[in-house]
Amino acid sequence: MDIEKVNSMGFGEFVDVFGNVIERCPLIAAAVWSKRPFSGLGDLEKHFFAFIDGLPLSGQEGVLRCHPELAGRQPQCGRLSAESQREQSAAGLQNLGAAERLRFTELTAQYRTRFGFPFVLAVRLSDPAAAPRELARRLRCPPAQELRTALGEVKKICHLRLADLLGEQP
Ligand SMILES: NC(=O)NC1=NC(=O)NC1=O
Repeated sequence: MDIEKVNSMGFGEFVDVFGNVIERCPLIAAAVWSKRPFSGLGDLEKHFFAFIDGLPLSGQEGVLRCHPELAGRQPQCGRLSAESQREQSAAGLQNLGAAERLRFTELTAQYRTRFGFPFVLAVRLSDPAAAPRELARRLRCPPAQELRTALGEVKKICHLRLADLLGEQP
């Protein structure tokens, strides 16, 4: 899909196509539509990122809370979005050994208790084996710093999903 096609989209089509580039946050696509025309992928994602950056703390935490737990129970219950399902299965997190999965589940529970939102990692950009180490490292970060890190991962996921939709190299 080229940027001219994106710029020609009506509101409904735009939200249908881009509504999940930020996991379960179609409102962001609904707001970004008003910023058209876009000059390209970079310009389009700039508006998604600016919306997130402009949110109050409660809104930024809300964006993070819309993300499914990594390697959580959802995959078995099929509640993952198609994008998350693809990303998480491609990352191999579903293949964690029993001991690894237990440690990962314990750490994600500690993380959510400490920060009030799920651990978010752009799994397509990270080595699955490194995820537990990254989680353990970030678990020790100050809340304000971790919020910024987690939102950075949301933006990486957004970039990858936009690149997929526009048929561009991520
Ligand atoms: N909690 C998460 O990090 N979720 C995810 N990361 C991805 O890359 N895709 C997801 O669904």
